[in-house]
Amino acid sequence: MTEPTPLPAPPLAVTMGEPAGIGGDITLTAYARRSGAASGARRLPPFFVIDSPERLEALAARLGVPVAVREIAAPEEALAVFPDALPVLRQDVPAAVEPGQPDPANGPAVVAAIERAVTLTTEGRAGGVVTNPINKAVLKQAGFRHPGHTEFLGELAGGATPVMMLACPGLRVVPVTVHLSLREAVDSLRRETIVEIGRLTADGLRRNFAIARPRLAVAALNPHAGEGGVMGREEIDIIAPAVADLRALGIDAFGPAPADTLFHEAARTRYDAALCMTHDHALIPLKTIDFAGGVNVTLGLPFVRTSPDHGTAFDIAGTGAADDTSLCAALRMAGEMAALRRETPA
Ligand SMILES: NC(=O)C1=CN([C@@H]2O[C@H](COP(=O)(O)OP(=O)(O)OC[C@H]3O[C@@H](n4cnc5c(N)ncnc54)[C@H](O)[C@@H]3O)[C@@H](O)[C@H]2O)C=CC1
Ligand SMILES: NCC(=O)COP(=O)(O)O
Repeated sequence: MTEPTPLPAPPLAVTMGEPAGIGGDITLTAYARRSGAASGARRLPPFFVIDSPERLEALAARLGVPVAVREIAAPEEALAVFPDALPVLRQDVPAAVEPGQPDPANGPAVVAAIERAVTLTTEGRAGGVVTNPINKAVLKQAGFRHPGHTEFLGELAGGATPVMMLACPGLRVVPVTVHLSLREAVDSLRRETIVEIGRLTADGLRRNFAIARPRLAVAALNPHAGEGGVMGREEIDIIAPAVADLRALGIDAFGPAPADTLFHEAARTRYDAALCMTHDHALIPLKTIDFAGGVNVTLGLPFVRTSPDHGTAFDIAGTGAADDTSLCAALRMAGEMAALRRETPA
């Protein structure tokens, strides 16, 4: 008896992001090098974008990117269209889009694209969600009440605790506190939060990256890990107890490790992910080492979500200067994560 032919993997759902930002630019140029042949890179997994077909066509003409855009009525059409044209599931934007000049009137369309991508992925009609950057200040003006995608996706997933992780070859970082002022981040630091984020990070590394026994470095908050309490007590009162809790859960964690010596080349070989207490402690090393190739991935969700590591870059939107390397890395990582989840369901 012959084996049944496996069904092809569903296409990834890419959101429009803030339409005045570089999301459209990098989606078009990434699609143009989907085969990987011209750039020498690996090919991209098939995807469709939730956006306005007319605005993407106009943007392709403005940028001089030779990409055909084709509207699809359902994600199931994307695999057949993808070799010849960029498949676009229609999401109209009510206000005219001028690169670099955001209009909060388009906020509801930006949010709807994210919601639709999540719904399609949850239904199994898309393989994962790949988000283009949103502008948090513009969306706030439009009434969006979440600090970013990460928190919104947690809510769309029914109240899951979402964990932001940024990854590039050779480094993964997780900020324990995310979209808060530095003062609020320090004030909000809790032993239980570090333990929960550490536990979800270890789970996420097993499930999405096939790391059987993840090693976690837990970075200090203060200079010299507080120098025995002389430069702050958070290490003694909060972080060291959290590391002990993680170890008691069977997780291979060490720390609090002085943050300034945690990211040089040799140090990076000692862990699979570094938990950092604030956003910039985590993201500065990663974006310094590999801004172009970094990927933002959300762990702790029942579906796959990745994103480029950068923002809306209004200063270069519509100019052709935007580098799509991070989006391409996000697409490849989402494809690999989705494949792993299909092979070994939770
Ligand atoms: N996943 C998301 O939705 C993210 C959204 N953002 C949002 O983006 C907005 C702008 O944030 P910024 O801090 O200014 O960061 P940004 O990443 O948009 O820009 C910082 C600098 O990097 C450059 N840059 C960014 N991406 C680039 C690319 N692909 N190619 C070439 N140059 C690039 C920009 O031109 C700018 O000079 C904010 O509203 C922020 O919240 C930021 C990061 C991630
Ligand atoms: N700096 C990372 C960032 O802002 C990403 O936010 P999110 O929209 O992916 O939650």
